[in-house]
Amino acid sequence: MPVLSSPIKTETSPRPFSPSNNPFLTKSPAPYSRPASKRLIPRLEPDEVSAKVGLASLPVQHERMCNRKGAKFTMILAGCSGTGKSTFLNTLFGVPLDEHKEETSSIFFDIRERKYELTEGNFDLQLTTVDVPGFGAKMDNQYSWMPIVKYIDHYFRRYMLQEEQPDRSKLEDNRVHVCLYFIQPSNTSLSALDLESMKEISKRVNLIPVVARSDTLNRDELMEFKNTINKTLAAFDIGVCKFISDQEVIDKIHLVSPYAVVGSNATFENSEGKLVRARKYHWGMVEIENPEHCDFLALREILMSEHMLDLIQSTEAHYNAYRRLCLRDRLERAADNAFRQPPSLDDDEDGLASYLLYKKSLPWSTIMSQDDVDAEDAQLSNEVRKNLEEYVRKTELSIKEWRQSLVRKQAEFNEDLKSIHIRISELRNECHRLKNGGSKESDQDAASPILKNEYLGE
Ligand SMILES: Nc1nc2c(ncn2[C@@H]2O[C@H](COP(=O)(O)OP(=O)(O)OP(=O)(O)O)[C@@H](O)[C@H]2O)c(=O)[nH]1
Repeated sequence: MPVLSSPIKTETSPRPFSPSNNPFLTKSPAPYSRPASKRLIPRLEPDEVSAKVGLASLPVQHERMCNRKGAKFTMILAGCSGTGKSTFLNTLFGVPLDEHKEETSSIFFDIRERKYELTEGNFDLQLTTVDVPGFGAKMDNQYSWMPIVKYIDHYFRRYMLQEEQPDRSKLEDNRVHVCLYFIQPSNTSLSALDLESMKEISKRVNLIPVVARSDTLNRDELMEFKNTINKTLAAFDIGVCKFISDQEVIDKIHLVSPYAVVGSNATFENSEGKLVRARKYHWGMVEIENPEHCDFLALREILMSEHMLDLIQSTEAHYNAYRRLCLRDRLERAADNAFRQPPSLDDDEDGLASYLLYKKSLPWSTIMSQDDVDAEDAQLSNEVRKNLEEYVRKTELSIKEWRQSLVRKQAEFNEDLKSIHIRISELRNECHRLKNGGSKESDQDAASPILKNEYLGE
């Protein structure tokens, strides 16, 4: 795996990528500065503590821990081909990542997964980037977002299964922390593919919409496009980083979102004589790290120097939502199976019977009074009784008809039998008469006992 030393740092970089800049790490827990409220536990002011216990060094401890462990960060770059995803990544880390890429053999044939190890100061970052070659380039793009969603769910499921094992010491966490969705620059609106994809992705992971190659729009067009995107996202209830718990961070992200980015690895001298990364045109230069020109710096701050840990932590909330759904589904299926045998509370080792009873009582207890429940129960049992009576009546009727048809058939068989016997007797008499050459009368007398006996069935 390639180990990349510090990404290019320019003077305009406001905060280099380091955990020491992260508010999560450096913010004091301020145990003594919370607003006064009714407390059950008495608060000890610093002067009342005879000796310092060292609480103030907790952030330092935390920072040390983070430095030791490093971090794992997984980022999906979604969007159509040619929207500048690879260029953006190289610009973000200040190094041509393409030259160091180590493609891992992903179990998903339609996903490109790359892993990098980045080091800055004494902090290690294991970065995984994921993209979908051919996204939006098929004849039918209705389900282009499927590989992304499958990838996210796969790693949630794997994490959940590992968590359920007795030994969790080797727990491997490859959950996705953020998805940058690259929107084609246009001054119209979002495509159906963009909408559908962002809707599905935002349910599972922190979504950050990005206006790709934003230097192809002028300032007014860009503002209008950003407004349209925000309105459309709100209308379709697509949340941007909606699981981050800190409202300040959410507000900060929403203030700029969607992020208009420009990517380039070429450096040029700007009007102040500084060497900066930029895209140069005959009409001028777009500086990547100039907030006047694009939102690259703001996005880098969110992803790297300021809020990476917020993104990582909020993944837990996304994961919990997934886990809740999975476990509920698993219980529902187990409950369905259990319904085949009536649940017994005496033998309720796994709590399933209690769950069934709880589930049975839940809709009523939350929305209906006991009288309503009784009335509902009475109506339900009435319906069941009526259905049962109807079923019994119909069954009895069909049995009766079936019995009558049997009797009718038996009578027909008897009739047939009777005529066959008569015919046999007649033939026998005829045989006797021919054999003896006698008169018809004597033959008849001799045959009559046979006829009589056979006819009577004796
Ligand atoms: N004008 C402009 N062009 C850009 C920008 N970023 C990238 N490009 C150009 O767009 C083209 C495609 O860039 P890539 O980074 O390869 O795009 P991609 O999304 O990774 O493409 P795939 O690898 O096919 O998915 C290249 O010619 C880049 O030089 C940008 O911000 N503005």
